Amino acid sequence: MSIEARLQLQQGNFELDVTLDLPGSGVSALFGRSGSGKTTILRCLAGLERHAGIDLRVNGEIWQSQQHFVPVHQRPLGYVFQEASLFPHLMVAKNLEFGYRRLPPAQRKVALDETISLMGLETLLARYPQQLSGGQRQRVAMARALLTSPRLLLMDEPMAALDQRSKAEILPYLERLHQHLAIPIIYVSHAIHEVCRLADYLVLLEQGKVQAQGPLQQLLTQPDLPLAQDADAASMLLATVLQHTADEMSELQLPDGQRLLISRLQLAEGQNVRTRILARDVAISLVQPQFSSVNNCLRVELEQIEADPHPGHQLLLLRLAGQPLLARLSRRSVSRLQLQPGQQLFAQIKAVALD
Ligand SMILES: Nc1ncnc2c1ncn2[C@@H]1O[C@H](COP(=O)(O)OP(=O)(O)OP(=O)(O)O)[C@@H](O)[C@H]1O
Repeated sequence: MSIEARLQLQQGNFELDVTLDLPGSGVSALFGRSGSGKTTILRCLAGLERHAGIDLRVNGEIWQSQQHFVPVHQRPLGYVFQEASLFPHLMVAKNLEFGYRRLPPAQRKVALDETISLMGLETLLARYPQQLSGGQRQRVAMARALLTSPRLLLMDEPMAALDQRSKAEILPYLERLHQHLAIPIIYVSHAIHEVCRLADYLVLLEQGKVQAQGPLQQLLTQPDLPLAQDADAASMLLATVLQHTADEMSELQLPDGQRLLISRLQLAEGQNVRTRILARDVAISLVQPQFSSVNNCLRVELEQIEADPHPGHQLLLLRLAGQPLLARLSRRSVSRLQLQPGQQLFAQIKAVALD
């Protein structure tokens, strides 16, 4: 199962020239600056661009080639835009039914009630779109897209038009979508913390070209890529909620059994969780410190020491419980501790620095 695309086209002065090989499940994020070609790629996938240079195959099925073109309305996909385009004269329930009833029952793969509950819309069904907040409107738009039983869901910065509060409100629904549905999602964003929460696979775009593509954890921490070179470089760790403590902390378990303390999360025990760690919030110690305020002291292996854009800093690529972890240290600390690839070390991470 995969999405293979070879997209070459010219739009005014802009040239798109990309080869994509995206997994057929999970969330793939297209990430890049404004004008790097993210929306143009979605338009190609949706069948809104008809050019000779487009070859597209979704899970083995040809959607577009020199000889073949599946038109927009025959592509089984859902499209969620920056601004929800709901029918203003129809209540939420009718907006949802619109997509749902278009398909004959035998072709429906997504249930109406289940989708309403997944997107938390139970209490909004009798409202009109103008009676909803921006975040609520986007949840309806997502549910409506899902109810067409798409085989591919395209999302073009679905949170871009929302304020911080609405973004925080809608993110858990997007996470639920990701966890509960098998439909592959292609998610456009230029907010890396959003990508860290949602994506499994990442495509980095720069002026119409692919700079790199691969699993999210790997691309975030690859020292020669711009994400690791950024002042806010961060790693993402996958863990499970082990327990909550009486003093308002949550204890997470990493795949190798090591534990990570974090400020209390509103998640059930046993639930999978992602945590983002800024490279500058990781300190290194040769031995396990005994008298430190830092709650987390984890066994890691040093894999690589690389240059940093700041001449006084260096980037360390570490391995923690089989996952990559980035640390930014001063050049002075690296030399004082005589750090070398292959060493077994301790990474200290303040619990309050994790989100
Ligand atoms: N119809 C068009 N005619 C000419 N140029 C176009 C057209 N549509 C888009 N472009 C140009 O193509 C380039 C890529 O645009 P695109 O919208 O794909 O970028 P993007 O990465 O999605 O940007 P943003 O994050 O701002 O939405 C831009 O330089 C844009 O000006």
